[in-house]
Amino acid sequence: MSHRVLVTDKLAEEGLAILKAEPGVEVVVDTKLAKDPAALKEALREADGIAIRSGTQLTADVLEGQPRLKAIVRAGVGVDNIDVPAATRQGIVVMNTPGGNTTSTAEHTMALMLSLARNVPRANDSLKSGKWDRNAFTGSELEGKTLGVVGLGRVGLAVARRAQGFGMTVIGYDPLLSAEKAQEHGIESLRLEEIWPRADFITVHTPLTPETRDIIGAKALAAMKPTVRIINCARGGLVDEAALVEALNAGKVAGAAIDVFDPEPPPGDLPVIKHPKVVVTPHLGASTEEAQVSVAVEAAQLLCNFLKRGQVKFAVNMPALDRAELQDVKLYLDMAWRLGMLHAQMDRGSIRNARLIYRGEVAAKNTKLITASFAAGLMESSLDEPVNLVNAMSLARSRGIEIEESSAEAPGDFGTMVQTEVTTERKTYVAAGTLFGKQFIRLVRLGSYLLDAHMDGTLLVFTHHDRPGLIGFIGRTMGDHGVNIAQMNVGREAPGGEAIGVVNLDSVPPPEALSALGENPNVLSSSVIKLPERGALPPWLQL
Ligand SMILES: NC(=O)c1ccc[n+]([C@@H]2O[C@H](COP(=O)([O-])OP(=O)(O)OC[C@H]3O[C@@H](n4cnc5c(N)ncnc54)[C@H](O)[C@@H]3O)[C@@H](O)[C@H]2O)c1
Ligand SMILES: O=C(O)[C@H](O)COP(=O)(O)O
Repeated sequence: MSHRVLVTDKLAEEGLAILKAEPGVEVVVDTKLAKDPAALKEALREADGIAIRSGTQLTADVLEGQPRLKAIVRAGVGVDNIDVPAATRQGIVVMNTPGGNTTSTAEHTMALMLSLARNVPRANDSLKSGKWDRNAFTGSELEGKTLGVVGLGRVGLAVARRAQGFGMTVIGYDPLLSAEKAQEHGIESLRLEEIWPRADFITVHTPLTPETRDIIGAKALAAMKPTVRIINCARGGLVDEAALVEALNAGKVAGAAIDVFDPEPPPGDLPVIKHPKVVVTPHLGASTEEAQVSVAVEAAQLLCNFLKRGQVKFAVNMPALDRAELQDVKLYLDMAWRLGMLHAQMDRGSIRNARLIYRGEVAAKNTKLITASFAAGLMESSLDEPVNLVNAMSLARSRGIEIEESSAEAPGDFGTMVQTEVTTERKTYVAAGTLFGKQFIRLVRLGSYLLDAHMDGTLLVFTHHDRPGLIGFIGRTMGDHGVNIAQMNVGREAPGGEAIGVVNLDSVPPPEALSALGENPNVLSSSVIKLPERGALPPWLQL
């Protein structure tokens, strides 16, 4: 089967070459689509994957109704040009290449910091315009100054290291970096309000989120030293540009350097771009030969590995999954999917929540994926849209179904077991599966009864009073209606008490057969559950 991959932003040739060399992958490069959402939407209908940078906007509208699209790869870090929740809802995996442009971006940040400190762009313009003015551009050294870093992730820490090399004192803030860890990097961790008055230079390296938008706004600017220089090489919108221009004009900020804008491209007459104390570049943080080769190669490999080999790495909307791991959990994914489908067909009210308990060997595996597979099985028959490992959990959440999991590595009754409990408005249903001989999936518990039933094809599940001749009656009734029994399993708590039977049938019994069962006072309930045949896998496991 051929996989079509669209490339709609400029990607280094080295990455395109990997895509073109992959057997069974057809590459369509069309950068004009980045500027034409309607044409992009149309082209995506025929694509299995897309590779982009920051120039292509994958909005909810563009991603809506794209049954063929399976993967989006961002050759770079920021995924703010992709509506990730919309992609997740559609079951599309979104991956990025997080480390490939860190060095380039950190170096560009240093370039901007030095340009600001030494007035390089203005001095350059002056000299090129024929002047020889050595007095107008007296700068400031970095050594001995304090740099405030907001966001101490990959780029923030890389900038901190370089600044320390210049003899700067680095202070910073990141909600995900403890003061102890920051200390290990030689950084004093402080609250933002403590950073503003102490820093001579401030650089931001966070994603743009509702919390970080305008993180450097009028209030923060008012608390800074009048000699402060501000750098934004992360995302447009982190610095309130109107407030910045005001502070520059009022002499409350010495200068700023900005690489990123919101939106991009910005209007050419934007006051912050025109301002003489502001150094600007058109989103060049990642624009080096090295970074572009690195992110393009990585993006191409991510796409090929996903489309051809089912490998998931650096996904922002699902857990990582490599080929070996997939093989390792494939049977569990299959089992959990079947358990989900089984619950979906129980005679029940609407689902409130579900719980998975992993015991023994399975507890050491990637249980998040197994839980997602269960969620897919639980919901797929009720939903029109395709359900897969990417969107199953978010679809469940969006319908108010909480699915939680717990693990215990110590084995219980079985060396490995996945127990599933689904609570509806009526009661909690329990079903558990195990692997027999490491390759056969078995249903080993239904409610409080232990059994050993196959989990494929047509199942007749009946509860009954444990009486002599009852099993013969079931067999006869099925036979009278031309239904052959492949396997039969009975679980009971005590002889003569209530019991459960699971019968694997070769065909679906007609309604009259079930009515006939119901006429026997010792049969308490009966239902037919349809599961896929043995070895039939969901589309997302057919790799
Ligand atoms: N200009 C460019 O071309 C360019 C290139 C690469 C990355 N970027 C951008 O730079 C930013 C950082 O990239 P990265 O690779 O270091 O990402 P990263 O995920 O490694 O680091 C981001 C850090 O920001 C922190 N953070 C989040 N909210 C915060 C808050 N309210 N206050 C302080 N810190 C907060 C996170 O905890 C995280 O550690 C991203 O926005 C990315 O898109 C821009
Ligand atoms: O988030 C990123 O990786 C950077 O902003 C780089 O964006 P670009 O790939 O469009 O240069």
